[in-house]
Amino acid sequence: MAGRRISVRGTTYRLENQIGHGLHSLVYASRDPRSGRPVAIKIINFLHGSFSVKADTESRRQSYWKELQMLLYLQPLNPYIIRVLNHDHNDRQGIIVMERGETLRDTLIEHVLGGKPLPGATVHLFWTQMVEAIYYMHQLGIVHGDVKPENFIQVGADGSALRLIDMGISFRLPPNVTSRLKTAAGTPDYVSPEMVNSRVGLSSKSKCGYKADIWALGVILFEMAFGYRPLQSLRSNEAKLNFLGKLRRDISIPPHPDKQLRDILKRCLRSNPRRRPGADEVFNHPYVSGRRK
Ligand SMILES: Nc1ncnc2c1ncn2[C@@H]1O[C@H](COP(=O)(O)OP(=O)(O)OP(=O)(O)O)[C@@H](O)[C@H]1O
Repeated sequence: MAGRRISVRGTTYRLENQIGHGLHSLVYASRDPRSGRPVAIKIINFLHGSFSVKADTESRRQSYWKELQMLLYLQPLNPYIIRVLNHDHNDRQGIIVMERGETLRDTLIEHVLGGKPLPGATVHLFWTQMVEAIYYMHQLGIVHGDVKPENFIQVGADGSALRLIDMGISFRLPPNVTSRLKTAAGTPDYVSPEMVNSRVGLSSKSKCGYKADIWALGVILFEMAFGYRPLQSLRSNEAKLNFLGKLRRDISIPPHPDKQLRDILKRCLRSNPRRRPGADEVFNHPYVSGRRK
């Protein structure tokens, strides 16, 4: 597809290289033809292979609409959500044109592979934005459900501003409800213990709620602060899920020179979700609020 031109509501974009993919989507780099601004174009294929299977096509179409609506709803309410610049659909595919940046995963790879933590000021700059992004979502009763460095995009001239992508499995909770059963998703490195513990029989459904997003934020803070993930030494996904399923005590946090960072990290990684803080408590913790401009 690279090199091809694609028309989205009257604007023609030239697809450059592929920069990502999901289960049913491909993401390409492109530029806005008027401003020259870098954009990412996510194309969700509604058709199943070379022929259309009606139910599958319908569910892909629904998830495109669900993600697009969630993104459009959140645009004016949350400054940390990726900006949608254009969108369109036809019988075969749905298209979302958004601002483009580098995923935070790419930045972390350099550090995690080298076993070196990010500088303290960078950790703080990134993590406080992630907390705000999730705080605004939770305030609106929405769980992101797949918080991980791949889903934060660094935008702006120096890449210091973060934007959250991939609302594909985000969901709304009614007032006074804190979690619901969801088909399990996400890499075990960021999955919370309660999600593993609440697996229902042989089905892949498990309990996912606000506190699962907080656990994932804790794992990212750990990763940025220490240069490795808490479960990194466990090689296989099975070993990680097994470990989380049996976790009864809180995981130990290595010493860190920033006491406030270590304190909020300990809280976010409490194995019992009831003892883990909500987004408002994290948002108001001195590590986050104390240095807010
Ligand atoms: N705005 C963007 N800027 C830069 N890269 C992006 C952008 N949006 C998506 N990507 C890249 O494309 C990948 C897939 O995008 P996204 O997570 O939205 O797709 P998905 O179909 O929901 O994926 P999954 O099946 O993993 O949930 C991302 O991990 C990222 O590498």
